[in-house]
Amino acid sequence: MLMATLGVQAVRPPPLTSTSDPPPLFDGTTRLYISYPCPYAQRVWITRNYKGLQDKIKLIAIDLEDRPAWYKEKVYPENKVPSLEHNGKVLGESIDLIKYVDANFEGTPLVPRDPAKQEFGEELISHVDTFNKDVFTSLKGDPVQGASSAFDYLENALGRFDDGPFLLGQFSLVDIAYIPFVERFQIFLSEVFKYDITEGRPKVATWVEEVNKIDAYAQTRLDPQQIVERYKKRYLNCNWFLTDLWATSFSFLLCNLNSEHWCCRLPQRCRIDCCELSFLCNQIWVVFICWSCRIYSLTT
Ligand SMILES: N[C@@H](CCC(=O)N[C@@H](CS)C(=O)NCC(=O)O)C(=O)O
Repeated sequence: MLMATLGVQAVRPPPLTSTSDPPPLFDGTTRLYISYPCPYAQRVWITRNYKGLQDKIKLIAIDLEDRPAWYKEKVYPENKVPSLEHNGKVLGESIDLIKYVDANFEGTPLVPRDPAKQEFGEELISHVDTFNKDVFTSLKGDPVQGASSAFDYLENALGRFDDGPFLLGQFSLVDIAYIPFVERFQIFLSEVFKYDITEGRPKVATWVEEVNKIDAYAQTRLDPQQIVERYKKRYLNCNWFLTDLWATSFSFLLCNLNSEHWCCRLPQRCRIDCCELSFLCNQIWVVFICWSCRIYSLTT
């Protein structure tokens, strides 16, 4: 069961869709274009909140599934989020943007003064895409095996400075670069694969706990159920199940012959929780149900 840990949220403006008018562009207002489920956009959103720039940087949410045409045409030709409209220009790329917002706006600095911390911070930031890629790739295979080294990397990194629970001791842009992804991985891996990324990693456990106490971040968190649904659709693709019914039946027979549970023959991604097979109507109908994906298939 997913716990509702979102806390009190600031009112979120409704996402703009293909039928929404554009805001009065380049009128001197600084605007941050995001999509609520986007982890890249979340980085800049957290930075803006943490520095207390809610009145200086206006949040504009876009519905990426029903994107307004003017966004690509008039705002950001890359047609991605996040982007920042500031001083008559539109800038993109989340890592560049968090650095830009930190350097060009008031509020608590998010880069430490200590050169050793700055250097390690750059090293961690340059690793974040690899970290994400490793975990995302593992979701298509065996995440417990595949993602472990990525989270071990984080545990080791958290041991570098001992003057606080964050990656550079104090909360910084580096935590902001990682947390939106770790949030999603933690929820999905725990809910679907029963894999707790904090088990045996006490520093990661404390880090996640401490980041969650930061309101600027808590305000941006996604509904855990939404994360699970989105990632299930993307990573637990059961299309094979519908098209490959005969192969599945064959595995079922093989498993029976070998006295194994039938689902042990299924690909890892569809073995989670429990796959159930039932015979109905005197074995005329066979129902295959993959509980993890809530997809079922009926055959005679
Ligand atoms: N490298 C970019 C990635 C941004 C990105 O991929 N955003 C996604 C949403 S999470 C997007 O806008 N996708 C729309 C598309 O690709 O059409 C960054 O760090 O800002």
